[in-house]
Amino acid sequence: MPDLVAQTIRTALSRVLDPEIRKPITELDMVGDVSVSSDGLATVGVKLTIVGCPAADTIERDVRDATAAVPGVSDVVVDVSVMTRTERAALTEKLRGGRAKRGMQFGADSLTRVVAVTSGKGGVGKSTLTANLAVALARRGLAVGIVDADVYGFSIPGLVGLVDASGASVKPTQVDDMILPPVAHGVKVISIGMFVDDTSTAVAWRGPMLHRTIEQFLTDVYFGDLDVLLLDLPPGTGDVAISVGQLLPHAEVLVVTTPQPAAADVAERSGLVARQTGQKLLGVVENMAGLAQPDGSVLQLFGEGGGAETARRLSAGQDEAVPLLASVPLSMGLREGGDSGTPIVLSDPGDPAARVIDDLAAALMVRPRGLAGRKLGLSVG
Ligand SMILES: Nc1ncnc2c1ncn2[C@@H]1O[C@H](COP(=O)(O)OP(=O)(O)OP(=O)(O)O)[C@@H](O)[C@H]1O
Repeated sequence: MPDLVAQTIRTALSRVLDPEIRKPITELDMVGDVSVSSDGLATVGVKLTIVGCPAADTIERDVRDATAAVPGVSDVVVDVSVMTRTERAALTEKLRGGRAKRGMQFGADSLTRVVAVTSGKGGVGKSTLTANLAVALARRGLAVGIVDADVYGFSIPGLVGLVDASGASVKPTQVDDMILPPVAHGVKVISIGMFVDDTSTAVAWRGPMLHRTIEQFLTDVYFGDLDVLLLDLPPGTGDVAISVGQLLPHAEVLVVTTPQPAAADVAERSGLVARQTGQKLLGVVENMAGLAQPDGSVLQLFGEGGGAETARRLSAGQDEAVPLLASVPLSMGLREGGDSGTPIVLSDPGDPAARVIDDLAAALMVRPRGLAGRKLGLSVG
């Protein structure tokens, strides 16, 4: 009988997920011995990946709850230990799925859709849109990750609440040479801000250092099977945009701009750099568009037409037009959600800006994952 209960406990534990890796702890070989005494005392061995694992409390609680719910269990002891070096090495190898050590996760054969979000200049709301779009996609059931490669303003951790009381980014857990990205609102996030203490450090990095950092994000960070990876690029046409073009030539690009027609020039340039590196322009997103007033009028604080103008310019001479995919209105709630770390698509999905972003997420989901429509890099000899 106790054996049967122990077996049922193992089955119950297969529903407990590691909060960082987002896989069942049984699959991760984190469950050790499970025994049940004749009077129903269950002792469950749990092996954490590393000492001081930040997810330890959550895992222990979930294991306790799952075990206690099994019929025949009267009390639970969770016996927590840490994996041996060999067990950890086996785990990282398993997570890499046989992929060569330090291999690129999002190469041409990957099923993950990679969308880089770029803008001509700073402050147009690129990071705010990236964070909200990611959360909107996750809410629709997709597995989503963000790489925040914006050296000049790595604001993604703050926008999704991955900061401590002092405003510093949460640090990712490292298991040997594998980095586990912190998860916020169902999205796996990695940011330059998690590796440097202040902005000035990263801004001073030269091209090769930036390239190596982004390469490391794409190789050593365990994202698992993602449907969509969003990249928040720095504004403009600098080294990071070129590195992303080289590392992820199959990435698709969203260009964010404001309604100000004068901004179309710089927005167009950032799109052209992406195209030169072989990336496909998915479309333009206009942000900070007209704000509806209580009297029914619309306040066009930043003018009108910048998004359409950018799309028109980027379409010139192309077989396929670059569409204006969305026009996100100015929204106090969108800004406040960014300040508080709870994106507005979660906290107030009815807000007009949230609705436009969610519609954009729905439009992007038409081809969430797969190789369809992708150049396969085959050559006919
Ligand atoms: N639609 C909007 N309505 C109101 N405020 C907005 C909107 N979009 C963005 N903001 C606010 O504008 C500011 C700049 O946004 P954000 O940091 O996302 O821009 P960015 O383009 O990523 O800038 P950078 O690349 O320079 O970091 C933030 O305070 C943000 O809350």
